[in-house]
Amino acid sequence: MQDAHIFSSTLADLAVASLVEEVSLTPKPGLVDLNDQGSHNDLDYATMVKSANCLHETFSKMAMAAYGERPSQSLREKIGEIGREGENTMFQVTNGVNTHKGAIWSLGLLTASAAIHKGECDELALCFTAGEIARFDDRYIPPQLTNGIKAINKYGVNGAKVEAQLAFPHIRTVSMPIFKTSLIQYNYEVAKFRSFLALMANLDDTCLLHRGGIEGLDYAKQYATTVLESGNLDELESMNEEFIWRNLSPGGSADLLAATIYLYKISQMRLSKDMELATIH
Ligand SMILES: CC(C)(COP(=O)(O)OP(=O)(O)OC[C@H]1O[C@@H](n2cnc3c(N)ncnc32)[C@H](O)[C@@H]1O)[C@@H](O)C(=O)NCCC(=O)NCCS
Ligand SMILES: Nc1ncnc2c1ncn2[C@@H]1O[C@H](COP(=O)(O)OP(=O)(O)OP(=O)(O)O)[C@@H](O)[C@H]1O
Repeated sequence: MQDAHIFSSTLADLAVASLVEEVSLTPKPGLVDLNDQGSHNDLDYATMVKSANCLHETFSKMAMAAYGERPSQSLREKIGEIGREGENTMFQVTNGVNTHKGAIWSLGLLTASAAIHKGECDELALCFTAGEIARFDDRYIPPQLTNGIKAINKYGVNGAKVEAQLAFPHIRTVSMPIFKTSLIQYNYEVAKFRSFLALMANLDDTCLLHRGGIEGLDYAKQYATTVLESGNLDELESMNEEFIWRNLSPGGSADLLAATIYLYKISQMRLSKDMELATIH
């Protein structure tokens, strides 16, 4: 019988590590990475890492609230409250800059889902349960006109909320399959780059829409498709320059890449536990 506190803290370790791996993947077009700030004048690598670390308690609390529970409106509202608290902590640490709002949402729901299942299910089930939680109404979300909502209203796309409510289709059908095949064909680093490019080639990212309109989104999708098909990852350097020049930032793809890495880490934890049990018996 695993201890809920230890399990929750381990999940939070993995969530934070996934966020650090995402920001450390270099070069990424328009995003903060080890080389530069991308299209974010108010952000840098150190702030991103500080922000990721300050969210450990948020993810741990979400896992504790969900451990062994079932998806419900009450759980959704608890997770929402912890998430908003996490957003406040993040804004204190970053002096008001949005570093990980989308990530708190996506990785937070996946954390709650993993805690519901006590880590004993695959990536698909984790996405579906996260979607179930996201579909409950949270009566306490303060009314706000976010950049995401403005883009959703103007361009009629699904944003971060619907992506989660549909059980993360871009993770299930785009990034996770390409991550797994690239791990076999290439290596872990290339798997992350290819998953990220595949997300960018397909996702209606409201960060891109907010900054570059429909032209910006189409430009990013097309460029990512070309690089993915050519397989030439050296092109990412020029892509970064072009994105900075156009002030584009694929923040939604970055969040879903972190979520993909997180799901992979959870599955590795489960597999190593199964192997341990098999050795004992
Ligand atoms: C649903 C959320 C993400 C708000 O999203 P909204 O579309 O209103 O826009 P906002 O521009 O503030 O943030 C969206 C972020 O999601 C990411 N994103 C953008 N597009 C996508 C996409 N298609 N799919 C997934 N993520 C995306 C980006 O990082 C972006 O910055 C969430 O923060 C929320 O519900 N906030 C309310 C407060 C709350 O309850 N928070 C805690 C919930 S756990
Ligand atoms: N490496 C990264 N660099 C920059 N943003 C990232 C990175 N990883 C994830 N993101 C996501 O991108 C979002 C920040 O994007 P952006 O700054 O465009 O958002 P905004 O605050 O809505 O808009 P703006 O800064 O244009 O007013 C965050 O929600 C965060 O989750």
